[in-house]
Amino acid sequence: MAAQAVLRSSARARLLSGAFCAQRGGPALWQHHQNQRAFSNGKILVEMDEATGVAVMKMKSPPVNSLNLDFLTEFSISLEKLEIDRSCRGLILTSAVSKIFSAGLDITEMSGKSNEHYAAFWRAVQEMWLKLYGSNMVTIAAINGSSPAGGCLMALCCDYRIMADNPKFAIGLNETQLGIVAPFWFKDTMINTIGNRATELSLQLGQMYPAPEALKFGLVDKLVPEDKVQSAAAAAMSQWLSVPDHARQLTKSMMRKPAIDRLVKQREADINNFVSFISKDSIQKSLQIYMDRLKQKK
Ligand SMILES: CCCCCCCCCCC/C=C/C(=O)SCCNC(=O)CCNC(=O)[C@H](O)C(C)(C)COP(=O)(O)OP(=O)(O)OC[C@H]1O[C@@H](n2cnc3c(N)ncnc32)[C@H](O)[C@@H]1OP(=O)(O)O
Repeated sequence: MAAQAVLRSSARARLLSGAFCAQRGGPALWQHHQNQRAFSNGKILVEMDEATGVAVMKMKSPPVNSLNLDFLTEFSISLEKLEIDRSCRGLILTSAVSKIFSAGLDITEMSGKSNEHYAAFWRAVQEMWLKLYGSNMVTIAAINGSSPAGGCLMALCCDYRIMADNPKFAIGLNETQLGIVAPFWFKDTMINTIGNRATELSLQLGQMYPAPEALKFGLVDKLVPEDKVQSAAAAAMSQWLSVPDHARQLTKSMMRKPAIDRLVKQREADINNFVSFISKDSIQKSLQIYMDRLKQKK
């Protein structure tokens, strides 16, 4: 895909240079065990079944898998590593943290930091989206917990979503509830999944949907009991992998390329927009109030 080609160069350069790995105390090499291969960079664990060509990526950044700069960098590098591995055809994205898929973007990365930091953070968010939404692999989200905002975006980037059937787990793009705004490419991703009107309702209200409602709304494709999420994802994966790769990949590209191209074309402008928006005093105040509320609810 066009976007993949643009993106691959920077992440691959970092991957091959080992800069990221050295920073983490050593290269994230595959460990082999029978038909399984695995690597971990710290916040992400990847297990690959060589017999099926399916990798399971587990987010393991407690307490809530929030997407900070380190996490996003590890995520994109891990994804790139799988993308360039011709034996890997499918990816199941899930969480190793109990009851949480991902709490979305780390709010502390968007509060009280320099403009340079905001820009680097937003570039990493964009990169995660470009890589996951544009992946050539079959991607299935095994949503085993709550998944607000950026966590919901990650799930929406996948080709298919299976969620634990627990009304305590909720998913949605709740940005307006924080006093912030989902950018156009978050919105496009949701429109491509549930349509324009449902997206407008959902985004304006900053709605979080408990699992049963998320299914009705089309935000997820299937609900299964909590202990069946991984096996259901594996079963769905084998169905998806029965389709010839080239035909499925071209179809995926046809559906997603307009949205991807749109961000690729205005990447720098989007970063500048983010920085000027997030650094406003009024927005910083809203985020502070939201964080205080989160801490007070305990
Ligand atoms: C003109 C247009 C221009 C547009 C330009 C762009 C504008 C900006 C776009 C930004 C897009 C933002 C996307 C996002 O993803 S924002 C993040 C949204 N996330 C949330 O709202 C989630 C909040 N968290 C929760 O609801 C709950 O924590 C959760 C359900 C996930 C888990 O609940 P639980 O009870 O299990 O855990 P706690 O609430 O006690 O949380 C544990 C600790 O984790 C901290 N926490 C939680 N979420 C976050 C987060 N997202 N970032 C940072 N920290 C988080 C929480 O405070 C607790 O910390 P302490 O233990 O220290 O108290």
